[in-house]
Amino acid sequence: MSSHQKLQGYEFYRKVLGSANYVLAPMVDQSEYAWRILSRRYGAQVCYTPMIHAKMFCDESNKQYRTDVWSTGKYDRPLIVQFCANDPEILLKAALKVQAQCDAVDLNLGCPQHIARRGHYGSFLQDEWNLIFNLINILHKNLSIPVTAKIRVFPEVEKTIKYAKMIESAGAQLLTVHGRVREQKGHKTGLADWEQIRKVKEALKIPVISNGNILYFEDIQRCLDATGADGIMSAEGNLYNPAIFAGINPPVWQMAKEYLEICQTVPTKISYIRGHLFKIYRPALPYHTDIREQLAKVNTLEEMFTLSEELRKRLMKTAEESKEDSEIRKDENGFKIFPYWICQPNVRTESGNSKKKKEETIESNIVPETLQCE
Ligand SMILES: Cc1cc2nc3c(=O)[nH]c(=O)nc-3n(C[C@H](O)[C@H](O)[C@H](O)COP(=O)(O)O)c2cc1C
Repeated sequence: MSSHQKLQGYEFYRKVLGSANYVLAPMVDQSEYAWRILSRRYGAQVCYTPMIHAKMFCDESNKQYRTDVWSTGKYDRPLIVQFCANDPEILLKAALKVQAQCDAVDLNLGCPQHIARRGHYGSFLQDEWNLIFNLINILHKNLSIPVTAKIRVFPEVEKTIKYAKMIESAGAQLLTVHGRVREQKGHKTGLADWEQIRKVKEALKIPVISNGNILYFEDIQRCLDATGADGIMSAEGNLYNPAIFAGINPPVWQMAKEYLEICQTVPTKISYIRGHLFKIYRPALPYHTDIREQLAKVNTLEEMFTLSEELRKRLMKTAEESKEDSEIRKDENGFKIFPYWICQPNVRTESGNSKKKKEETIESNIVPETLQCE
């Protein structure tokens, strides 16, 4: 039992989260405050912060970390703050520091990266059910707001269902299910299993958010129908097209400019901004390699504006000249072909590889692997 009177399950989902269908995923270095402002403007109904390392967050000698990962504002709601942790007391201490400024605290049980293995958190806890129970339960009992969790699936659906039920019984009031197993990362990413998500949703009483396989706006309804989930969460789809939830694919220069303008009002780390611009501009950069190289080097917001303005001029000129040709077609696999100045998903092949491997090299060098948490 919780010692606090608080809304639970569907009551929480309806009254606090507004029965949200469109959820912005937690993304290390990428779902920061400025990005959340942009994503909400284009339809995100609930946003997650990037994963915050509970122990580092509580470390009084590391104020820089706290400033880097945690910043919010009056209109940044509904907001769910995500932590990774392996010590219930430390998790509670970290969560208490943010509970007045958010609507729920989430436990990351999905991160499959090496850093999570070394740090003993994320998906590397998924075989320690007692520990997971305690991590969730301590927040359920002691926070004034609900606790939620984000998991990956197991290869066996029956095990995933048992796992999800255990998390529910620990006090989680909402569960996000990323329909991939722990090994599905990098070049092995592949497809998420919506059928597993459907079975988990059927088995639980709390709201379930489905995560994985959302490239286009149309995929959202397909996913809701296939899984019966209450909402869907998007990470990469949103990064490449921040307007995905609004059902539009705007020109890349428009999204970049709006984002940079938000960064003028909300202090944002240059490395985060750079990461976003690389993703928004991704389809256009192979055609403007000089801009790509400069984007990797510039270090101020002002320089990013200047670079973006130069790219905007070039792209608008091309768009103007090829006006008749801007109709959206589909390739042999049914993927839409957008002109390269339009925000569009980073389509991966069956094996999980990006179609345009070469162009990605610079971008992936920008965000250190150790910080990623896909
Ligand atoms: C850049 C990036 C950072 C991520 N960081 C986190 C994170 O902090 N916490 C988390 O639970 N998942 C993280 N993920 C995983 C996503 O939340 C999501 O589960 C995964 O990308 C699948 O969703 P998608 O198909 O919409 O991309 C990250 C993904 C990306 C692309």
